Amino acid sequence: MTSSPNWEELRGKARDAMSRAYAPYSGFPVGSAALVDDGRIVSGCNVENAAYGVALCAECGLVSELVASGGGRLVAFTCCDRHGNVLMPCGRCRQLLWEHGGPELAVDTATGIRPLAELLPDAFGPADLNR
Ligand SMILES: O=c1ccn([C@H]2C[C@H](O)[C@@H](CO)O2)c(=O)[nH]1
Repeated sequence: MTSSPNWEELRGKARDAMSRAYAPYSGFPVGSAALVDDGRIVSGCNVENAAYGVALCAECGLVSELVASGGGRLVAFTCCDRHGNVLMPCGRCRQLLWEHGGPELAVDTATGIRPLAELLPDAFGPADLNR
């Protein structure tokens, strides 16, 4: 079953996650939330580390929850900053999202809802491993 996204609900879940972020080094808490194709909502927050490079982005936590709670495909995604404003996922996280959402994943951006294919053109993905 594919549910149509309730963007306000998703943004609220991302803000909830952001409020629990562990970001003492950057002071830049991030939250993310996504709708799964079975109707579940998964979310994540960034988790930093004294070894700065080890920081986990909010999207890493989201993808971990997706897989640990049964998998499925991401169909709609949003990410927010400390003010609750929409934030673009970083490049590495676009790649994480590609694996579990693909080109049609609907991404919340300041310029509207856009397919992930627009944000990560000519992406490398699972199919490339079989060429
Ligand atoms: O898409 C992004 C971009 C940044 N961050 C986090 C990483 C770091 O903890 C902080 C500042 O870069 O924001 C995320 O969680 N997701």
